[in-house]
Amino acid sequence: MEKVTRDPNSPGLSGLWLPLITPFLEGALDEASTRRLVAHYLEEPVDGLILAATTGEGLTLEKAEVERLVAVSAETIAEKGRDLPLYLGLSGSDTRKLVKALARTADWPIVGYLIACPYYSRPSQAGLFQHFTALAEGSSKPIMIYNIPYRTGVNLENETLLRLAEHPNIVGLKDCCADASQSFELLRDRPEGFAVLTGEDALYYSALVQGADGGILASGHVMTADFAGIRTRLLQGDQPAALRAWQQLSPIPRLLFSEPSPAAAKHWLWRSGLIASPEVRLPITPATEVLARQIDREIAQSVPSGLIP
Ligand SMILES: O=C(O)C1=N[C@H](C(=O)O)C[C@H](O)C1
Repeated sequence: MEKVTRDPNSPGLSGLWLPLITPFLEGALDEASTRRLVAHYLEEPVDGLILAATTGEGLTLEKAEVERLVAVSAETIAEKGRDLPLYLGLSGSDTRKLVKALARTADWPIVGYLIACPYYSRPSQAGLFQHFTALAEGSSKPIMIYNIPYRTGVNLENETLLRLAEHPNIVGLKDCCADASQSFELLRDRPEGFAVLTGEDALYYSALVQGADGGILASGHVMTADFAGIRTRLLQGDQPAALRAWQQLSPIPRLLFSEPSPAAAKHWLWRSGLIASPEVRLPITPATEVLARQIDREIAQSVPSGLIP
């Protein structure tokens, strides 16, 4: 496989990335809502989209649905004459099957992959190293590793990750390790050009302050400009303003993750007229009546996005 050479001068993966929800209507992929959603985020300060990841309910999608989702999203971006990178979320616990998935999707209009650690089988660090090395060797596109031990049951330790980061096809990490020291030490020790984006919505501000390159945040579906604005203020050196803005924004992740995601985000987007239905696929269940009313109140009271001072 042809390998990507990491360009030391390239800015790499950074900013606010959205793990796009997958709209459904009466059980099927809702292509019209997908187009509307992608067109909407093209007008927002979003640096990239990740399709079929956790928030995109990737584990419940048929192969053909994932292909359509990618095609429809890429078409919408092209039709608007824009250039927004698309990553595809992949996960699985069988290295060989994932290598086949990489081959099957090699000519899809995506820039790279977000690949979670293998779940359930709880491999050793040596197994994780060999797994991601095989995927990096089997891909012509860059891979961002997704470390989320509380979902997968296995932690990719920094020592292993730093060895993997030497591979030119492994370009970054979506960090959800839930260990503050591990995240801090990774940000301190990572090689130049290796991106670290947090996937912990509630830790977005702290991760940025410690040097993370951005976030992959389900919460960024709503009040998008405000999430992006936190990073902009920090880059401008105005940390007190970033903190003030974060103090106002931080209840949003708490609300959106108060029940299994992406039910709350879908309810919000449905009530905002961006998608035709808040449907989720089992085993995820829709927002409860109580949460739905809370979100409706939040939408009614919220300051329009981008206006948090
Ligand atoms: O879609 C994702 O990928 C995300 N994953 C995190 C999770 O798995 O909980 C949360 C993040 O907001 C998006």
